[in-house]
Amino acid sequence: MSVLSPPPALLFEGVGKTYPGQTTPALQNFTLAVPRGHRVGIIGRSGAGKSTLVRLIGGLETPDTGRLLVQGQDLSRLMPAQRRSHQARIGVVFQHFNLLAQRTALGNVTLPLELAGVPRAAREARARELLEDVGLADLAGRYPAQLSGGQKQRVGIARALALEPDLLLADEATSALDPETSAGILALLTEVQRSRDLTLIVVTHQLEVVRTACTHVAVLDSGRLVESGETREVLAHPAHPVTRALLDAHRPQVPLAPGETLRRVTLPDLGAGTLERLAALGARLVQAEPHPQGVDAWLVLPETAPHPDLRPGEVPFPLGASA
Ligand SMILES: Nc1ncnc2c1ncn2[C@@H]1O[C@H](COP(=O)(O)OP(=O)(O)OP(=O)(O)O)[C@@H](O)[C@H]1O
Repeated sequence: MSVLSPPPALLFEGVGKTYPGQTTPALQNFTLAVPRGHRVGIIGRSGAGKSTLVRLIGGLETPDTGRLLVQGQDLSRLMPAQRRSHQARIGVVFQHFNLLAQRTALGNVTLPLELAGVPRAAREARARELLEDVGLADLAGRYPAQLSGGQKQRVGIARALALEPDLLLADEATSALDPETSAGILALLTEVQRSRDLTLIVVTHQLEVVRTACTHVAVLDSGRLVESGETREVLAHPAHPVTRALLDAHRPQVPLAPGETLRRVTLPDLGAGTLERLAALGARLVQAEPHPQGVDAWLVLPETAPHPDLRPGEVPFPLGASA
């Protein structure tokens, strides 16, 4: 790294953590750099150590060994007041929203601003802007009980953005939502990350969440980092058995004829043009779900067919043509 390059948003250096009374570490020699402006998924099965990572990032736990640098700062070495101001640079979106039932959507979003001493008029104006950004301008006066799960999570995202964090940590933020609502929330998180140039960390046990929202992925198992890299690369060529198991868990059970293969792809849509091009390839659509860039689909197709994928900013899947 050059002396002029900014420090990574997060840097775990050989971090180990064992809870009191336990013999097995929750995290072991965990090393990972999260560059600023990336969208990184941290995925693992139950007990892999994800919550422990979240607690470390949030400053609720400190490493037993190694160190964790947030924007280049070792939080465990800061005085409490400095640590708190650093922690305010991290916005957290929770699985169960953690909204205060007795406060309206607006009241929930103003809360961090209130605690930071922002005057009433300024905090209300800011909270209204944030609610508008997450698509809830009309629902500012509703209480959490009057909102759907997706709407509650939008309030949670607005609240997490209130103090203009550099880093947004989404902790199983869509696990309590149905697939369609979940896709909307992931699209919002992606949009927020891009428009505000944040670093987004998505902690999840769901591979689809990583595939949909993250540029990079780190796979955690038994407290260890077992694989990491660009999401597309890791998912296309998973090297570790845990990654392969996570991928296989989503494969639809369909019989394959000799010479056929099952592929997960992102299609622009399921319109007549797309279906015609799939048919021209000899591809059969076996499962489809909404995706921020179109449709997430499982196809059965000849092993020799070109990869019918769509990447943002690239020419949509070159099917049927000479490619
Ligand atoms: N407060 C605690 N005291 C003792 N052991 C703990 C504590 N919290 C977690 N552990 C242990 O640490 C290991 C990692 O747990 P962690 O909660 O970080 O995993 P996880 O990946 O978040 O799992 P899940 O997806 O089930 O929440 C597990 O073996 C767990 O039993």
